[in-house]
Amino acid sequence: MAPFSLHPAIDNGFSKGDPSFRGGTLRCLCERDPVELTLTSNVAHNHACGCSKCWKPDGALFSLVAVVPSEKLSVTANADKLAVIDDSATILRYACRDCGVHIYGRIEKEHPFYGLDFVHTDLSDDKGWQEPQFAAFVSSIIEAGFDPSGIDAVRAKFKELGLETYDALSPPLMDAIATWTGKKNGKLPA
Ligand SMILES: N[C@@H](CCC(=O)N[C@@H](CSCO)C(=O)NCC(=O)O)C(=O)O
Ligand SMILES: [Zn+2]
Ligand SMILES: [Zn+2]
Repeated sequence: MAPFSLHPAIDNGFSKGDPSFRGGTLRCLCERDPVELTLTSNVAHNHACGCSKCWKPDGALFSLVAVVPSEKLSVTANADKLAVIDDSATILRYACRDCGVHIYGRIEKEHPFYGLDFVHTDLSDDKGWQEPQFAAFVSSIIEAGFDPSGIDAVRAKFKELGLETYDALSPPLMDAIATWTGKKNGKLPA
């Protein structure tokens, strides 16, 4: 198996976040005039995501992505550099036109995760962000060209790091989505 990088922030292990951490600043990768995002809370559900849509650093197979309530997030510099990369996606990803980094993703339609924005804490120098909790959409890296014969090694590496692997989201998040859907279609009490 050729060497691979899951993500530079986790390849060599990672430390736990600080439960009392109250947010910080994220920046795109532009050396001049970076887009700056300020969060006034820690993130939740931080995870490695192998889907083809989430932003990944160069050479990484996975993104590190987490959510934060929309009202805790503001773009505090160079917002004029942002554009939505795909307006047909559920998550509208606001990317920097110059460096391509997705600074945040927002859901603007009826959806179980409405009100939560998606962010990448690896774009921050601050310490204390919640550490990754699991790996999602692992099989999806194959869609992006990863050799399927190497996927067991990818799963084994996550296990070694203490992260459970899933091919969708984690069971609690899938249950939250199903609960929302069951209430919406009247099969569960509202
Ligand atoms: N195999 C597909 C999966 C894409 C997918 O469903 N991604 C999820 C997770 S993104 C963060 O966890 C999702 O919710 N997507 C909605 C969206 O991206 O708008 C692939 O790899 O593309
Ligand atoms: Zn940029
Ligand atoms: Zn994703």
